[in-house]
Amino acid sequence: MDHFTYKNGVLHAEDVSLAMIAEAVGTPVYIYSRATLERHAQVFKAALSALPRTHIAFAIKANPNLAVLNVLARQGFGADVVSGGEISRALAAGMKAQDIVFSGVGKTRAELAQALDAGIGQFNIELEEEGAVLAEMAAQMGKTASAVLRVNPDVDAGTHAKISTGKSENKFGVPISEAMGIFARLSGLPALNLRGVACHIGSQLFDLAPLEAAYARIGELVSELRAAGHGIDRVDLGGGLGVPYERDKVPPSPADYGAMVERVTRGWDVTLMFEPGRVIVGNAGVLLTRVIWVKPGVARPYVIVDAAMNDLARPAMYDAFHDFEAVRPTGERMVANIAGPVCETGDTFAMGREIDAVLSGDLAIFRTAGAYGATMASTYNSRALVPEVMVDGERFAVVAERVLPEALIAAEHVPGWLRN
Ligand SMILES: Cc1ncc(COP(=O)(O)O)c(C=O)c1O
Ligand SMILES: N[C@@H](CCCC[NH3+])C(=O)O
Repeated sequence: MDHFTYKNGVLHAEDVSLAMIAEAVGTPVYIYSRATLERHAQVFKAALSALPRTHIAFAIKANPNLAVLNVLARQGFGADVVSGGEISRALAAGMKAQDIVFSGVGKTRAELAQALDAGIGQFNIELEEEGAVLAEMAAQMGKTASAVLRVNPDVDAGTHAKISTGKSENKFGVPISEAMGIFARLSGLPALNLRGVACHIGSQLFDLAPLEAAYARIGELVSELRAAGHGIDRVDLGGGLGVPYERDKVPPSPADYGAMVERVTRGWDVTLMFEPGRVIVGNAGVLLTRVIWVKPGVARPYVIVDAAMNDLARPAMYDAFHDFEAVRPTGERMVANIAGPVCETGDTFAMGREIDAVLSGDLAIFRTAGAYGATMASTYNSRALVPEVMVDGERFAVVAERVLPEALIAAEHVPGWLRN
């Protein structure tokens, strides 16, 4: 359930008309509902309530907006981060360093130092050398790094190849077959508190079976590690739950997921860490756009909107589906292609789709755009960086400004030697 519904024939975010936001802020613009964010956070927490010890680290790559992070921090969420920039954001949003998990296959020494300095709660080590370097840096800084080893369980998550992370050929984690040896070598190092393992097999998952298979392998590994004398008190189960981009394709619910986790991890006696991203923010956001033209096409018209692949990259990158709805639907329908103004054939949101009939000047939304939307935006074609708005009941605020081409131009320099 979300809070983007029609009232008196006009699409609203909570109690605010999207037409009003378009008037005040312009288009394209991302719009988030605070109530939906809170509801999703609560549903996820409730789904894990039967588990003895848990910590939720929101994968902030899905939506790093400070206002969004602030709402989730109030729900007790920490952050799963993958860069120094994300560490800075999580801290700026009021998340505690102890509640931050640092994942990523290419953490630089500067980022490791930043994380150690901040005192972040968990490093997810992705290769042996990283663990050794982390231990050495921690010792030099007089700190102890709390860490888990990310293993690659070689499970096919059954999702889009570009967002699958748990197959042996993917770049993430250490092969599960090598985990015992790496653990033994790293756990002897001073300044490194290697206390558990992690896995994350992919995103937008629609089937719990691959997750269950991966978790079962992790469970066996935990037993083997303990039998070898290692103290294990944490297991990080990653994120990945899918969301319904298409109304009739419904993923497993957080409750189904929680029940599976409870069954598989029974008796593990560890703190379970979770890194959900999309499932928390996906349906809490829409991208509001205005139709520029309805351009006649060969088989059907092109609805050309003022949002483009630089604002919402998912359709161009993964052939992703985002529902398109008019803000003031007339009840008429049309079959059309939907495309943006960018000079790429791939700047197409849909081909031959039945949609609400729209005319030039009409407002419409792309749904389920709260995850991997604004954060993946660029300024390609010298377009403005898309702004973000948060709605809370009857009020709304711009939570990320539109960055205009003029500001981007001002940040560039033509060297003196090119001027004469
Ligand atoms: C390590 C890690 N954790 C968590 C996530 C969040 O995934 P999702 O948004 O699918 O829940 C990702 C992205 O897939 C990730 O790479
Ligand atoms: N950007 C991807 C998800 C990436 C997941 C990163 N671990 C998407 O929009 O679906």
